[in-house]
Amino acid sequence: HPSRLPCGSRLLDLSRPQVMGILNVTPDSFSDGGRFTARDAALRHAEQMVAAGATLIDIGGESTRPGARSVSPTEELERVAPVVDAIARELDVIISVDTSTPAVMRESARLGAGLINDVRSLQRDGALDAAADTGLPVCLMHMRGEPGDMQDDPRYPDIVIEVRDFLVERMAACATAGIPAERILLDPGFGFAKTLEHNLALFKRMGELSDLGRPLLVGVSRKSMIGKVLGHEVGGRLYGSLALAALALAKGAHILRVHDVAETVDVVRMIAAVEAAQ
Ligand SMILES: Cn1cnc2c(O)nc(N)nc21
Repeated sequence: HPSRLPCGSRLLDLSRPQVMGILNVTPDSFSDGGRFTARDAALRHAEQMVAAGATLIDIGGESTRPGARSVSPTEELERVAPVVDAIARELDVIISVDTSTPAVMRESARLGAGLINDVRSLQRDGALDAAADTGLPVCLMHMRGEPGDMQDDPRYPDIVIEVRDFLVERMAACATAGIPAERILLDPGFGFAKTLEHNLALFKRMGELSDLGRPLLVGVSRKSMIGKVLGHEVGGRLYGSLALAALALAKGAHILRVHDVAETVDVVRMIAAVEAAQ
């Protein structure tokens, strides 16, 4: 795949790993719980993450953690649009919009977003057309069901085949809608409709998804798979998150979606230093 991915007016350098900072503008996000609902606070947080080395900022107006309740499109747009607008005006960074809602995709693209990050892989009515019309690259992610019920006893014969077949099917749907493979990023969807065992097996075999020929985006930062293994609450999952960040890079991930940007950038830089040696 190309080493430079056009993201609206900006280019994403996929010849080296990139860090995507998480900016939740939702009152119930599992990790920032309402701290960043104010537009200015969100802008300051984004500024800090860019200063720490994030080259993408993922803005989400609807929490997708297990059990999260859904948000109306209007409410989601009211949360997201002002923040996309402010960051597009103030910061030199690629804005990823974390949404499944067509209207939010369209408005965010108009305001300057450079990437669509849809945990539902454009399955909502009108999402494929909206994403196609924006001309932006799209991240497709594996999930079955909805955040409200996805953790109710998910079962698969083989989680890696499940994820790969799902992503292949969604890529085909994208191609039919006019979104070419060159504009697709793929994501295993850690923590979505998966048991701890599913998440660990999928992480171990993540390399098998690389033969789909598209860049991989990985999001495990502070997630329950870390909490379940280490027995730590959200605030105590940094070290586990960094361990998995390093392992994801070793397994071929291109973009890491994280809360702790500065710490993760240090992991990326150390690995880059080793890779650059003779
Ligand atoms: C919004 N969101 C939460 N977790 C995520 C993950 O692992 N990947 C992507 N693409 N988005 C996520």
